[in-house]
This record gives sequence, C-alpha cells and structure tokens, in this order.
Amino acid sequence: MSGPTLRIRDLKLGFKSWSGMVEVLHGISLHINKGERVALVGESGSGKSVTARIVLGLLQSLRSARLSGLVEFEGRDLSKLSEAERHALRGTRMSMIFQDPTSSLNPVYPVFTQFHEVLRRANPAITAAEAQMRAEKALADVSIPDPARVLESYPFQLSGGMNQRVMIAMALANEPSLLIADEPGTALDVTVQAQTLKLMREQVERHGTSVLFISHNLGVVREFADRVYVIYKGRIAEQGSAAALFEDPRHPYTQALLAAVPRITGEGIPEIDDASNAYFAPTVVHEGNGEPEGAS
Ligand SMILES: Nc1ncnc2c1ncn2[C@@H]1O[C@H](COP(=O)(O)OP(=O)(O)OP(=O)(O)O)[C@@H](O)[C@H]1O
Repeated sequence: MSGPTLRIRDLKLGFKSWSGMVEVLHGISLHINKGERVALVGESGSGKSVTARIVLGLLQSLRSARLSGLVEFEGRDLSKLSEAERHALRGTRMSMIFQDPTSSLNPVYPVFTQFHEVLRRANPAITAAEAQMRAEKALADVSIPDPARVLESYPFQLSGGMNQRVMIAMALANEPSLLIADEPGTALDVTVQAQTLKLMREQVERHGTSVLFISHNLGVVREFADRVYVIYKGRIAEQGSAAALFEDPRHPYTQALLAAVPRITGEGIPEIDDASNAYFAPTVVHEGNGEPEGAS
C-alpha cells in the first residue's frame, strides 16, 4: 500500500441530544504516514477520544452520532465498509492501548486465554500450542523475564507496569499497521509511565507501526511523537513536526498549553483562559508537515 496509513479529511461529528445537536468535531483533518508516530494533543473534552473511536469504527453505527467527512484507513473509506468489516479490522490491522491496563484486561481470565483470543482474531485456526509460542515470544520482546509464568497468571497477580507490557505485547501481536494509544500509562506512576512509553516506542519502531498517540501531556508528546496536531474544542489549532511545534509554537492555544506545562522553576503555572476567543484563530500549519499529495 502506498499513501498514508490513516487519512482524515474534514471530519465533523455531532451528537443528538434532547436540546438539539451538540457539535463536537468541526472539520478536522490529519494523516499518519507509514511508521509515523503522530500525537493528537489537547485538553479534556477537546475531541481526542471521539476521534480515536471514529478511527476504530466505533461511532459509525451509533444512532445518536452524526458523522461526515472522510476517514480512510489503508486506503479504504471506513464509511463504505460494513459493521462486520470494521469489526474485523479491530485487533488485527488496528489496535488500541488504553490508559489503564486493568480496565482493558479481563480480570477473570488468565493472560494466556486473552492472548489466545487476540491471536485468534487474525488466525481463527491457530492452535493453543502455536498461540503459546507466539505469546511467549511477544512477552519476551517486551522484556518480560518469565513469559510462561506471566501467561498462567491473572492480571490482578501482576503489577501495573507488567500488565501494561502485556497490553503492549497483545496490541502488537497481530502486527497491526496502526496502533492507537490513548494516554498510555497515565493511570500508573510516572516512572512506570516513562518505561511504558520507552518500550512502546522500541516496539513500534521494530514493527514499523504507525501510531496515533492521544495525550493532554505535552511533555510526554515531545518525547514520543514525530508530528503533532494540537486540538482545541474540536478544531485543529496547530500542526507540524514535534521539533517545529515545540521550538516555535505560533497558535495562541498552543502557546497557552506550553506555558501551562509544569516546570521546576517554582513559578506559578498560568491558567488556560478558556474564554479566550484567540484560541479560535485559524489553524497554523508548519512547513514540511508531510501532507500527502492532494490532501488539503
Ligand atoms: N456518546 C456521546 N454522546 C454525547 N456526547 C459525547 C459522547 N462522547 C463524547 N461526547 C462529548 O464529546 C466531547 C469530546 O469528548 P472526548 O471524549 O473526545 O474528549 P477528550 O479530548 O478525549 O477528553 P479526555 O482527555 O477527557 O478524554 C465532549 O464534550 C464529550 O462530552
């Protein structure tokens, strides 16, 4: 496949409510090239998670959601696929890592059962012995010292950091072309979060996986992402390479977000002035943003 792994054009989303339509996304466009790590960063409620859920094909058939625009994954328009086809993509060609591993690993099954289930999505005929071998290798790849023991364990018997590694291994087990990581590790302490991110980075580099990295934490984004989209109230405020955006933030909202990153200077953290109309300024696009041809 040539072209980007993911291409989103003029995506709009509204939810029907008792008081009328609530518009949540106002025409966002973004793309992720093969092997690229792209961050979508913004404050709570800005529309990051709904964007991820649309990419995963989870909102397309929700009755209260009104969607328009293009979402193309591996060259296929998701709106043209059936629900069953979108379902088949999840866990195989695209997968997801969540903030809190304990909420996505099932507490009542040992790790192996869950791993087997994941592998079966891509290969329904896989035998238990084959799955055991694949799972042990995948866990060894994320530096789990005793994979066989971990596979026999229940998630509650493992530490948060270990569960996070299991989740990364599972998410990459079927070699997806796109990984969606929603604030991975924020439910864990900062050292474990840092280790998790390092590991995830190593793994996606090794597999050549494209990543949509969702975060409100600019410090983490700076470490992890090649390119960044800053989202504010359902609009892209600024986009560019991580280097350009952090060196020369031009949009008032990005500047406010950056100013709000805690520093060890003892200075107070400026508040984000949510009533500021300046944040609705037009999108700033840094040069060399790598837009695919004919994209905008
Ligand atoms: N199913 C739904 N029905 C109605 N409104 C929704 C629904 N899902 C999300 N929203 C609204 O869409 C907006 C964007 O939500 P979203 O979860 O994408 O924010 P976010 O940027 O991911 O925030 P956070 O960082 O807190 O997860 C919010 O105002 C939210 O209330």
